[in-house]
Amino acid sequence: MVMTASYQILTSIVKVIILVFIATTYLCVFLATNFSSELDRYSQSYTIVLLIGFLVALVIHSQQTEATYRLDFLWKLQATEEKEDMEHLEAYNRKLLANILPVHVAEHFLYSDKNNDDLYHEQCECVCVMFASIPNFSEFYVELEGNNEGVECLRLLNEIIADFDEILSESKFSYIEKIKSTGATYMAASGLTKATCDMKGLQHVTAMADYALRLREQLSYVNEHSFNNFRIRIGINIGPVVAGVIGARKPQYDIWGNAVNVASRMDSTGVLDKIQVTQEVYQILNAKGYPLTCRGSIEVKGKGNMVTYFLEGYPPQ
Ligand SMILES: Nc1ncnc2c1ncn2[C@@H]1O[C@H](COP(=O)(O)OP(=O)(O)OP(=O)(O)O)[C@@H](O)[C@H]1O
Repeated sequence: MVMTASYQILTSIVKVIILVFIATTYLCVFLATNFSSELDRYSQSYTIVLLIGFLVALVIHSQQTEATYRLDFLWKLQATEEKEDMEHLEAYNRKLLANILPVHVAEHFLYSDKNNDDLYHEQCECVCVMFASIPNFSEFYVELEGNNEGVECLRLLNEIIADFDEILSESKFSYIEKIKSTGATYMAASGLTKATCDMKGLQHVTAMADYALRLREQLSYVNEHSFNNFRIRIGINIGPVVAGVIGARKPQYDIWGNAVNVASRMDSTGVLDKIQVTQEVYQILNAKGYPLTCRGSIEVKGKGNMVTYFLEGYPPQ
């Protein structure tokens, strides 16, 4: 009877049935064997009361044990569900952060000391920076009732920028990190981490050149399908930059330095449908077989005269 009561797998109703069966059998055997014996009525009654008391105690105990096990099981189930929810939330937060910040920066914030409010910054020695703008987008953008107060124009800009983002997900452009898009200007940089800064083969520079050429092709494709005449102007430069995250509530990863300013100038002083690069970029791309033409010397605000080049296409296969 004790074994039955302590056996955990059985439900209490089965236990009660078995216990009652054992007790009844025992009583029957006991009464049958002692019916004609000398044992007095008092001793018989005493044994029956003792057995019934023992039976009741075991039934109560087994019911309590079952209730505890059921509660324990529910708590475990709840804990597992809460753990799974937490894991999903953590994965979602990680994905969200990886969309806002580059992966290596997001990891820094996820795994570093949570109370560390220090400015996150790093010095990057050889970063290729690109600015690509669509200067005539402002002519296209008009707020009229017919185009939902300009929303349709923004929808098209969003599609163009999303296409540019999509191209970056190709493995050959893994060296490149999107920095931001402001209005109709798209900014990207390559070589921001040890893994993406190829100092030997300078693949982060060639990847940026290929990306700039792809953006130009993509915009012609958009023009063809949307019957528009958007024109792109691209500037590329290379040099040391400081990368960092500014802000606590809406953190923004950005890069600063003279190399960034000059890259922006390569765009702003550039020519429509052309990719203007500095002498440093020219030397690397020229050695890799890319066709480039010299634009000549141009006046660049804050930098004086600079000789610049136009990237004309892909290197011959
Ligand atoms: N992190 C950045 N993001 C976007 N643009 C940048 C960044 N860093 C520099 N620039 C742009 O590079 C350009 C050149 O910067 P620079 O500091 O040489 O000139 P500036 O006199 O401050 O700018 P401007 O003459 O355009 O008012 C500026 O237009 C600036 O907006």
